[in-house]
Amino acid sequence: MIKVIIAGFKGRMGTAAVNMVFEDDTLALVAVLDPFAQETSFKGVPIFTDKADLVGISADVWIDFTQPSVAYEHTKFAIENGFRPVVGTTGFSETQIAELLALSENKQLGGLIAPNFAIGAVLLMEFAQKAAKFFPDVEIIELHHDKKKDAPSGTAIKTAELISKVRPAKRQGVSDETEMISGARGADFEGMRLHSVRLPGLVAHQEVIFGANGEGLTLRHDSYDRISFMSGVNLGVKKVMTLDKLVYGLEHLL
Ligand SMILES: NC(=O)C1=CN([C@@H]2O[C@H](COP(=O)(O)OP(=O)(O)OC[C@H]3O[C@@H](n4cnc5c(N)ncnc54)[C@H](O)[C@@H]3O)[C@@H](O)[C@H]2O)C=CC1
Ligand SMILES: O=C(O)C1=N[C@H](C(=O)O)C[C@H](O)C1
Repeated sequence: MIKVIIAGFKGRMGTAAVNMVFEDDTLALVAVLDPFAQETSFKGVPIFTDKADLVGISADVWIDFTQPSVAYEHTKFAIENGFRPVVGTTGFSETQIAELLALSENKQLGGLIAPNFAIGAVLLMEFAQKAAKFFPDVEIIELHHDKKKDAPSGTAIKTAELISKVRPAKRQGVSDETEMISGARGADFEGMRLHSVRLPGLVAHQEVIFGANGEGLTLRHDSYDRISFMSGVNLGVKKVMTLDKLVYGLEHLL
């Protein structure tokens, strides 16, 4: 039995993760964390409002779907206390990921930070990296629900990082381009442009648009429901038990 803590259990993703854990007989939910919780227990599971009170609890895995401002501190805390992190929360810098990887290696503890747990999104990123070898002109458009706190999305950043491994830095558009309204051309990642759309009704969607002489290629992934992320989270929880360091991206476990 794998004993699991869920941080952010009352949120949109936390709620889906709780259901996923309850539906799997090989997983046991032993604690949940949310600083804003008023109750002391949830479906028979103790609720914690301060992560410090989780020190010493017998648990194997720390699932985190909280918010970007605490993602790094939570992951560090989990590793330091022997809980294998399975983190979907976005907002890590490259430096933070490198630090957490080193810490996990030092502790010889498995873990996963995955900007997107949907298999289709992982495939989209892989296909985008492959296409970028042939189509260096590319723009990324991510579209999300209007409660999302961070922009661009973790998935868009990871996609740009993967593309930049095969695409030399290149500024797109004309050199004397002028933004008539600031931000019109989106965020700049090594000359690639990332655009963020926020609308009610959306869940999580991304297009990667490539252009070349006389042709175009558009890759698109849609998460219509948060259930789309749960098979990836379930896989992550089981695989981190066999790892001795943190990995960044679900693709490393597929
Ligand atoms: N990797 C992936 O596949 C996915 C990642 N996400 C990411 O997961 C994160 C959460 O997304 P949602 O569930 O939509 O947000 P949400 O706002 O619905 O839920 C976040 C929850 O975390 C709680 N929280 C805030 N600070 C906390 C703390 N210090 N300790 C414990 N709980 C805390 C909040 O009270 C809230 O209930 C975001 O960063 C989002 O980008 C979302 C969907 C998929
Ligand atoms: O906030 C969300 O909803 C999502 N966040 C992740 C991201 O920032 O990429 C994953 C997915 O896009 C949903």
